Amino acid sequence: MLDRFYPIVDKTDWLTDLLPSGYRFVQLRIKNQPEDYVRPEIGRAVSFCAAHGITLVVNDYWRLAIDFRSPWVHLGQEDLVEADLPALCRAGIKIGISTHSEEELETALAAQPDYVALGPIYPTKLKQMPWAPQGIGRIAAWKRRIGALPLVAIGGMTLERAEAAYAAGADAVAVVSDVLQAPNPEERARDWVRATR
Ligand SMILES: Cc1ncc(COP(=O)(O)OP(=O)(O)O)c(N)n1
Ligand SMILES: Cc1nc(C(=O)O)sc1CCOP(=O)(O)O
Ligand SMILES: [Mg+2]
Repeated sequence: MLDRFYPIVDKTDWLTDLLPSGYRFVQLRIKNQPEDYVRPEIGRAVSFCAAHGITLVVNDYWRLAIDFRSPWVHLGQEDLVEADLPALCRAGIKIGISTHSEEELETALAAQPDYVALGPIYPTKLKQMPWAPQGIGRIAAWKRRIGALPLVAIGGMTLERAEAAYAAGADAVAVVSDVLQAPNPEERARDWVRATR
């Protein structure tokens, strides 16, 4: 179900805008919005993705993911502290977990996730983070540690940088700015789909 191209969007409307590109796996990552805004966005995203055969990952909002039956959630290390993993498991929801250090990787693996994300591979302008860029070499080290568990590379990724990430062992490349900030986001997403499928 995890696709090699893993776009991340900040509004449900992007799901429609990018649809002609043929993307198959997507994360809805809404930050700094009241629950009154987030709840209907997640509801619409779940319905839209189900209707179009797209696999949705809901970032952070694991309770809403359960309420709306999203197939996946993505949790950071802070999210993991308060998330009810048994409840997510009972709901049949798959889990992706962020990692930025070996210690975080061990914490993530203890939670038995369905993928592990490593970042930031390159500098990113999207959010401030205390970690230096990991570099492509770290992808290979993570893959050696996690084996068959899918690995997602994130942070400053572009289509031009993706090939090296896959070659180093990434199963998927997650991307925000390279698609959403492109002059034509749908065309850029289509380029990713063509290059990765
Ligand atoms: C695929 C993927 N990898 C990492 C993240 C970051 O999650 P987190 O550390 O919880 O930070 P926020 O995205 O919540 O700001 C992600 N969302 N997706
Ligand atoms: C949301 C996020 N998490 C990261 C991590 O390293 O955990 S990097 C990142 C930002 C990804 O955006 P862009 O593709 O624009 O760099
Ligand atoms: Mg989070």
